[in-house]
Amino acid sequence: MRFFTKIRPSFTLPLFGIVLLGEVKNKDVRILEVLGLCQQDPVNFRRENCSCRTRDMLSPQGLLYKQPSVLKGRTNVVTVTPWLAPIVWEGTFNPLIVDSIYKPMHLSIATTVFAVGKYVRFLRDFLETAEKHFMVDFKVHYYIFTDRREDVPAVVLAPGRNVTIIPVPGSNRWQEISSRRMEMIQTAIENQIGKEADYIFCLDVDTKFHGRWGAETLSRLVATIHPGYYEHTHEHYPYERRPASRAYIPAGEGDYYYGGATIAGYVRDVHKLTKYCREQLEADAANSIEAAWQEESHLNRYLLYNKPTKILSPEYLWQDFKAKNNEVQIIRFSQVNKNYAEVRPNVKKRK
Ligand SMILES: CC(=O)N[C@H]1[C@@H](OP(=O)(O)OP(=O)(O)OC[C@H]2O[C@@H](n3ccc(=O)[nH]c3=O)[C@H](O)[C@@H]2O)O[C@H](CO)[C@H](O)[C@@H]1O
Ligand SMILES: [Mn+2]
Repeated sequence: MRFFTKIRPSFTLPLFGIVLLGEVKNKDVRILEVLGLCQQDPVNFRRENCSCRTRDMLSPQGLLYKQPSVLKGRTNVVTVTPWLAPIVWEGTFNPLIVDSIYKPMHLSIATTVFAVGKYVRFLRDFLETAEKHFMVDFKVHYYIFTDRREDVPAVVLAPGRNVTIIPVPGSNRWQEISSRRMEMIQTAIENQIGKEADYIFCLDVDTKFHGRWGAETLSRLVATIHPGYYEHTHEHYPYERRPASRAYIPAGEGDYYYGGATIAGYVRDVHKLTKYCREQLEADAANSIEAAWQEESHLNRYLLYNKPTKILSPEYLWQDFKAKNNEVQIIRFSQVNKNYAEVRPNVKKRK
């Protein structure tokens, strides 16, 4: 059955019959490929069967915890999307149960973070606070993409956690640095991460963790609601509105506005997403157009038509300048206040 998972979803139905009749042999897959009926995935993902393994939600016998209620729960926020994906808020999950299910899986978690140019200054706080709060007790491999290797701080990591530095070129446009993350993450997945990790998180570096960010955030395709727009309706979202851009979203359509600062999921699904965004960014560039919020605009279009399987509430993506409110009971991860003119290569200082 191994090859079943390597076949494009659109072709799984006709193949299902064959699979039921017996195991698809290597030769059969090649014949189907020649016939144009299926295509082997170009990336050699480390754990083809990760999705099968993680679907077994095994909970240990004898674990005692507060009984979940059918009637009482969060009432001042929505905790599920209309396509039945959970929206993760404090009070919607029990960390004890979540940890007891996911920790024994020995998952390997890749985490990408870009620190190009002056943004290298944010790395120390990012890493030090991640070690306190982010996927604690999990195997985490940080991939730091930077053009300033010598300025990467030495931070003590917990056992089982490590860092790889990936050299990348600098740029004199912050928009380009932010957007090119898509291409670089896609390539890193193909070269290395795909063989090493089960899940991947792609995070902004100008951030700090303040509270638990754990296995409750694991799912096939995970997006985070942008803290600036969660109280607004979609006509006020900063979607790309010019039909000339590949990121175009017509008026009247929309779910949530997702932040570009946190994308996560199975390595395979994040690979698909980054490849899509990279291709759309390149198509726009060829037409001399740049979407309103660069890769974030393409991400929002992708997620409108490829619904995420789990959504993180703004607890998982806050901004330090915003006051805490009733809905957000805990801030877990927040963008620090930054002096744009000081850290971005192409923002003029005010006179
Ligand atoms: C909260 C949130 O969702 N933030 C998004 C938002 O603005 P932000 O203001 O958060 O963008 P930003 O300046 O933090 O840039 C995004 C990321 O690119 C990297 N970087 C950027 C500039 C630079 O000179 N060096 C460098 O390393 C760094 O990892 C940074 O965290 O819109 C951007 C659109 O392009 C991205 O989608 C950001 O993720
Ligand atoms: Mn940022």
